[in-house]
Amino acid sequence: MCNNDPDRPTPRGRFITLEGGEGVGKSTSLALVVEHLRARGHEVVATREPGGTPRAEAMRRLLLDPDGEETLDPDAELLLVFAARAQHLVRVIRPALARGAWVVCDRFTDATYAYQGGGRGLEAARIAQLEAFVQQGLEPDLTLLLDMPMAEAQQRLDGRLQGQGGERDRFEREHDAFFEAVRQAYLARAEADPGRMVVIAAGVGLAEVQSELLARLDERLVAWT
Ligand SMILES: Nc1ncnc2c1ncn2[C@@H]1O[C@H](COP(=O)(O)OP(=O)(O)O)[C@@H](O)[C@H]1O
Ligand SMILES: Cc1cn([C@H]2C[C@H](O)[C@@H](COP(=O)(O)OP(=O)(O)O)O2)c(=O)[nH]c1=O
Repeated sequence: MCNNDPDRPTPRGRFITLEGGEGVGKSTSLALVVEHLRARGHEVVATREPGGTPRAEAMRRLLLDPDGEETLDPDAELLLVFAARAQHLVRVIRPALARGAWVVCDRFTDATYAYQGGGRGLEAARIAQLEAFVQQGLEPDLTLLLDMPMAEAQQRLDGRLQGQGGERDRFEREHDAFFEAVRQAYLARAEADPGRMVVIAAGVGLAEVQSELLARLDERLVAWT
């Protein structure tokens, strides 16, 4: 079969997402996953949500800016998350997958079910409507969910914020019950979709998390060849 054979399926890279609550180690893990895939010769696009394009990053700033005198309405928050996602999909994710690149994304729609669904209490059915409208059936091939008790993740986050001298963003200012609801919503999604979502215990040392992460990733890489 030659490259311009009309029967040849369009090349499609793989779409991998990392999920979990605040401070569980997603950014640290993303770097490892990207390096692992690049070492195997794949073109990898590393990106994040909300954000990933200049316009979507502007929407991210609107979402993360702490509420001043005007609180962001939960419905507006949900629509903004999907507006940023629509832009990201069209400008970055779909073109990359179409040319055969792999996309590794720090958070995607599972975060919407966890934060806007679990955390804010919005109905999953409404989120599903927007998901269908914006994604047109596209979903991650693999989602690595980093899971750990929220109190411990908060300690890591405190350490990171001190290091950066940073302020807490609008989500990081939420209360414990919000984060617990986020965690439970993530776990429920993983339970409902075990073929796509893999839960990694993230409350252990970095070396242990990373070896588990790579072992689970390698299982998929073998299955996909
Ligand atoms: N397994 C781990 N054990 C201890 N500290 C960790 C571990 N993984 C990440 N960290 C540290 O915890 C903080 C939050 O990690 P980060 O990757 O930024 O999390 P996230 O992107 O999920 O918010 C960082 O300071 C990071 O160095
Ligand atoms: C993608 C996404 C993120 N978010 C929130 C979760 C995070 O608090 C915030 C920014 O994500 P992120 O920078 O990944 O958080 P952190 O590195 O602190 O763990 O956006 C939603 O509420 N809904 C979504 O759909």
